[in-house]
Amino acid sequence: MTALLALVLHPEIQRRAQTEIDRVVGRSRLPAFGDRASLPYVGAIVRECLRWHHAAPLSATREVVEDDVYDGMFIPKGAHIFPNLWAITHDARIYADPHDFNPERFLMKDGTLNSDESKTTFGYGRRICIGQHLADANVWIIVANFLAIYEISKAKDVDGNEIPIDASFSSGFISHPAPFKCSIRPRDSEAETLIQSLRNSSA
Ligand code: HEM
Repeated sequence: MTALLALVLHPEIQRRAQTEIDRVVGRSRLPAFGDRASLPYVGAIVRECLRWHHAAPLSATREVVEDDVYDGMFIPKGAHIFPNLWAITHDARIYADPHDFNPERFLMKDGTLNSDESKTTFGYGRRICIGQHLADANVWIIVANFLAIYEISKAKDVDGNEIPIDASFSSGFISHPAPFKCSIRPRDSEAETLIQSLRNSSA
């Protein structure tokens, strides 16, 4: 949902990713995991989605096992600590203009991916998310396949005016974008042909 929200707000990012997919994958099949290394811009979009908005912004609580002092603050044994993952990936010293959705921050000058794999979103230490690889692969394949065949844009009202999107998120332990109206259509006739052939082959 976060990826769809980011893409509808940034049509230019959609176009650039689609150009990359068309060049690497072509128009007669969907992207597969074997294409992942050759699609750095799509990879950068996925990393930026995981950075820009966390599904679990405050991670999972830890209980302090002994009295401790951190940065001048006394933390008593038994206190519950929330690791603020959201603050880490919105630190402007590390991510310039952190509230902007900008996949470029994960790319080197030559267009390849940098070493920041955006893993903070999965927590850290011994209790890091056990599903991180499954989650990362799922988000990648969904975003890559979606971009290959669909275009997402703002929905229009009965007068043909675009319906604005209020990019807000639910609060709580798990967070996701608030519902928003959008239009999802096949990109063009080639995309329609591919969708049809996929339908026929699965029938
Ligand atoms: C984008 C999707 C996901 C995000 C952002 C996410 C994030 C997190 C975070 C922040 C934690 C707490 C880590 C910590 O305490 O340091 C966590 C724990 C966990 N996650 Fe995920 N997760 C995702 C998907 C999944 C999936 C797909 C699975 C299972 C297939 C999964 C299973 C778990 C489990 C079992 C834990 C508890 C691990 C433990 O306490 O030892 N997660 N996740």
